[in-house]
Amino acid sequence: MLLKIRQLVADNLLHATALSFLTFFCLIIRRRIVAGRRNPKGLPLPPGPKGLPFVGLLFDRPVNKPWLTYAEWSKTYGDMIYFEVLGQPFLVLNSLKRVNDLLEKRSSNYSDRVGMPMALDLMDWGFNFAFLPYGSWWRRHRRSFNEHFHQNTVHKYHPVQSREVREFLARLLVTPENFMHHIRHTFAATIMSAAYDISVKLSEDPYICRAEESLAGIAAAGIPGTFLVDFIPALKYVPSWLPGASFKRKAAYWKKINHDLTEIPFKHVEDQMKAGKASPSISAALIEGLPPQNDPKYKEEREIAKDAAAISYIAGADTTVSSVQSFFLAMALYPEIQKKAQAELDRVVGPHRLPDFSDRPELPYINALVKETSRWNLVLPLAIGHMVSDDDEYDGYFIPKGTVVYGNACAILHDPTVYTNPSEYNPERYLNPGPNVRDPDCAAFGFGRRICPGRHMSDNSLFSIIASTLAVYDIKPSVDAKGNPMKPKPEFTTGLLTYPVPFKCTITPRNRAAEDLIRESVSATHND
Ligand code: HEM
Repeated sequence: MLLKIRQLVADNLLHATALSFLTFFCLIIRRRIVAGRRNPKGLPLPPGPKGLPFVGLLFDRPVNKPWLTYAEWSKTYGDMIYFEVLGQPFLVLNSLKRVNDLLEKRSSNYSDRVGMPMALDLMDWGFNFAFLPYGSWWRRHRRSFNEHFHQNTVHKYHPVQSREVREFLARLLVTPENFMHHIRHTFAATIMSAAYDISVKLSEDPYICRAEESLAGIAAAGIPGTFLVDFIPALKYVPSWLPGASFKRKAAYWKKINHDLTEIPFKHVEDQMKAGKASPSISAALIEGLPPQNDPKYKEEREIAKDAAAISYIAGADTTVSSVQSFFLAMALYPEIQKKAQAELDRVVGPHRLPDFSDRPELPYINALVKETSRWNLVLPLAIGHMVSDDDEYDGYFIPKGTVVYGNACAILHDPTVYTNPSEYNPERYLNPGPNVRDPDCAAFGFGRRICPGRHMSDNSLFSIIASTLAVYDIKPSVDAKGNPMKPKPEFTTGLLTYPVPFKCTITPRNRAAEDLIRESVSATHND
């Protein structure tokens, strides 16, 4: 009997899958016919590889560091490349001109996001407005977030940023070999403190573990198409007990994590406020701005506030961590640059204190290091795809509604005609700039209406950790058993977010006075 039931389910599943694929191919054909009707002038699509009928580039789409292949394709197709995968149109923009023309100047049409039934509908990732469709719900989230992260307000976080950097310097004294972990902890602690005034534990902290688990979920589901339900949204209605519906069970698990991630720390602040014990934090300010509980808008406004606080960790921690890890790698590889940066710090700040934000205008070399760190390894080399809301005509080409557009930040910021020897880490390119050299901010943080709203906070974090670390530490390649330096390789991972491949380096205080300064600075923070 059991066998018969199993056989029946398996047969039905086979039929359902076959039917799904058939429906899917019909949809592709229908989409083509409709797109043809919407293009009465018969304009061509932008140039690009054609791939196979129906499936397009399904089997030839670059998956390992695709931004490099897309940049390479420019030699054949130009700086704007169109292709399709299973009927989904993609457009890659490999130059600043194209990005400015479409993602900036036409941003009202180029700011949507691709539908992600798995991540958004099933896993409840909508709390992260980076993935929300362009519209009023996204706008309300972004506005609420911006109030706490715009350029003129991020100075509020200087004290917590300085404090956590001093803790970081002190941890490096004890376990310098764990620098990768210390970097990660520093940003987790900074953001949790700014967002909720919560102090996190050095390891196994429940808030951080939950956030890491949530990020693991989006790493799995964040690339649209990883799950079949992203292509066939109707699958989201299949019951989760059905064989083959494991994606529903996974989604339910992550949905719970996301609920706890946003709700638990926010509720903690609400409770602290009710007890009159809350200290200032982003959440506390957001809660104070909420309408009264009996107001019909209260529920929605509370949800937006809760999401805005949670996203600062989710969007902010990993990205800045990647940049700081790249900085340590660069220092181990470029000792001359490190020496020049330290000479500037010695001249401007001197040996008796750590650098502060007020020193920043007097530290052009350090500021150039911050810029070059953002450019050298792009944290999000293709940013996040922007989706076109309505059919468009551009430069004689037809761009269909629903096209996912990638600004290729890597192609733009590693263009050898603009940045000489682009794979070299060279901050001096900004100090004596040639006619072309551009600030990496033009592409490193995305584009148009979706540009990263956390970039000012991140810039401050980078400055603080770079300046303070170089003031008191030397970063060198580690040595082998015979004492020979083992230069790490400048290698980076692939994915939506990229990191340096784990590497080793030796981190030692520059001298006895620097060591004393680290201890004094951290004990001064504890006494504050
Ligand atoms: C090195 C650090 C960072 C880099 C390289 C970075 C880069 C980016 C990029 C490329 C995007 C996509 C933009 C687009 O779609 O065109 C983005 C979006 C976003 N970033 Fe960042 N980011 C960083 C740090 C942060 C921090 C510290 C926060 C928060 C405190 C943050 C919050 C966000 C949010 C909320 C979005 C979504 C914006 C939207 O869709 O409207 N980021 N970031």
